[in-house]
This record gives sequence, C-alpha cells and structure tokens, in this order.
Amino acid sequence: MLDLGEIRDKIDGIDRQLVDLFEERMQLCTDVAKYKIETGKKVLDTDREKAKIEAVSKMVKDPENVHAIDDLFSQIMANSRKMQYRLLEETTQTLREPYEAIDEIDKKNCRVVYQGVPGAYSYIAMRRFFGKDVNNFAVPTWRDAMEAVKNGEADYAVLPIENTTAGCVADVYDLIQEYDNYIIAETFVKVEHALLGLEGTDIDKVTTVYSHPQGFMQCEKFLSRHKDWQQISQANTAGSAKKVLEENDKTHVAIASEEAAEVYNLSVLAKKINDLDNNTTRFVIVTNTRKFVKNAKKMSIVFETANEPGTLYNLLSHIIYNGLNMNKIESRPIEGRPWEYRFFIDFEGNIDDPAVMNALRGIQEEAKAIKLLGNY
Ligand SMILES: C=C(O[C@@H]1C=C(C(=O)O)C=C[C@H]1O)C(=O)O
Repeated sequence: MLDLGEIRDKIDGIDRQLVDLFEERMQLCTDVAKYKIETGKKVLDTDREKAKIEAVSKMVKDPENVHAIDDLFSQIMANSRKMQYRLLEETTQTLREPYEAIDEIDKKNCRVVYQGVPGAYSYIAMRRFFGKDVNNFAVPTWRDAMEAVKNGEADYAVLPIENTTAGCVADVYDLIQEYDNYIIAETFVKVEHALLGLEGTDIDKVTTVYSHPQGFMQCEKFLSRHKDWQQISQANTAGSAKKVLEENDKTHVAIASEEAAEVYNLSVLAKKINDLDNNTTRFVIVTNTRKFVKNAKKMSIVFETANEPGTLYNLLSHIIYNGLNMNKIESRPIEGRPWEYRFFIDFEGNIDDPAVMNALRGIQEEAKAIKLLGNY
C-alpha cells in the first residue's frame, strides 16, 4: 500500500517550488507595474492574458488538466493585477475623485425634501433623523425629490430604498444611479400600523377602512377579525387618515402610522396591528455634493459589466480579495439595452481605507462603468 506521509512529502516539495516560482513571477510583475506607471499603460491587457491562457493550455500533457490550468492562470494573473492596482494607488496615480470629509451633518441648518404627505413613512423617517423642527417640504414623486436636491432647493432628500419584506424600491435605485446626488446617511423605520379613527369611534360600529394596499396586506390577521369592514384603497396610508378626518364619519377608520394620527388629529383605536413585528424600511439621505462623514462605515457603488462569462465574479473578487464584507447586491436592468444589468453593491468600509481604495481601483479598471453612490 502507498504511504500517505511519503506522498504528502512529495506534494510539499512541489508546493515549495510553486511558491518560489510564484514569488519570482510576482516580482517580475512589479517591474511591469513600474513600466506601466511610467508609461501610463493600462494594467489589464486582455490580449496578453488571452494569449497566455492559450499558451499554457497547449503546454498541458493530460487534456483532463486543461480546464484547471486555465483557471489557475486566470487566478494568478488576477492576483498580479490586484498587486499592480495597489502600487498604482500608492503612487500619485490614484483614480479617486476629490470629496469633502465632514464631521457630521448639520441637521439644524438645512432644508429637507421628502416624497408624500405628512404622516407618511418618509415623513416619519425625516423627522426621526433630522428632528421634529426640521425645515422641510413635500413633493409628489421621488424624482421631484431628487430634482429638488439637484437644484439646491433642498439640501437633503429622504428616500425609501428597501424594505425587509418587500425588497428593494426599484425606482429609487434607478434614480440614485441616474442623478449625481450622493448618499450621506441612512436611517431605519419600523413599519408599525395603527387603526385610526375620530375621537369616540366605536370599533363595533365601523363599516369602512381606508389604507394603502400594502397596509391592508400587512394587517391581514387583524382585518380577518373584521371581515364585514369594506376595505377601500388609497394612494398612501397617511392620505387615508386625512380622508377619515375630512369625512367626519365615526363609522370610517384608517390603517396608518401613529404619527399620522398626530398629524390629522385622530385617535389611535388599536396599536401595532401589523402581522409582522420586524418589518423595517431603510431610507437613504441624499445630497448634491460629494460629501461624506469622516467615520462613514458603508460604501455604496454601482457598476456595469460586459455580458461575458465570469465578469461579475471578477469584479466582486476585488471586494473579497481586499478583505471587505459585502452586505448587499441588487441588479437592475439597463434601459434600452435588453438583458444587460447594473449591479448595486454595498460593502463595509471607509473611503480613506487603503483596502477600500484598492477594491475601488480594481473595479474602476475592469468594469464598463462604475459610480460611487456614497460613503455613510
Ligand atoms: C503583468 C502584466 O499585467 C497584467 C497581468 C498579466 C500577468 O500576470 O501575466 C498579464 C497581463 C496584464 O493583464 C502584463 O501586462 O504583462
């Protein structure tokens, strides 16, 4: 029988040689990097890499090994590029565009825009983040909010970006990509619906309930105990509270936030009537300049890739290689280019961290297009 220890000794000897040769190769690649720094030549040379893969594939004796050798050399060259990007970033050839580092957002002296009406969840997010006395105004659409920030009518906009049960707010993702506005902060609001009515409403005498369709869906269990109530959909939950106030009819109630009761002078007839206890919406705060808080911990970027095998894998490898923790990926179709996608990525890190700089550099060099959406 073969001796496992003996075989492993032989493997160890080969690995020693592989490591020595790898290091020798990397040393030569640093010389290539120096040449590129001097001449301004791009790090990635796809023609050279293709030729290299073809050449090493031909050197393989056992056809069974061709695929593994291709894969191995792709990885070796990817690592060589990552090392070169680091060297380039360390020299004066950084690709980072300037930005303003601020200690914190001046929440007192600013004007904030949100989409919707007072009492809606964006309004709640805004007041919780900026304080109840914040100077603010509402607009009908998310695009209007982006425009207001772009034009400087507002310093900040508050926009819902994702919900723990419903997923991403696709339109907001697309707008953030389209506009040159930047994410400067995020805030979370737990969706907690209440049953609202005029003061003195007797639940047993209710005939009609107003809410947004999502509001009805999220309170199914509660509503199943009131099957005789007619459910009438409204454009938003806060609007249904307003309707109850205007109709001044004690048989009509609304499903909306407790804040909406405050805004529209209604009584809270039942609290937390939503089925799920952990339904939370994440909001982003955007502004029109590249301004980030100094202790920012999360990066948001968006990039486009060519629709070729392995491109997404290669781009994400820059995040993994630099030891950064990715927390989210979202893909959105690119308008006018059927079946091509943009990828929105969130990962932990600060723009001043060399690991983040190197990851961004790598993606910038190898993606079709990349945009930094914010560091917050
Ligand atoms: C080392 C170089 O840079 C990159 C890495 C390569 C490699 O490791 O062999 C090949 C081509 C380039 O994408 C080079 O241009 O030769």
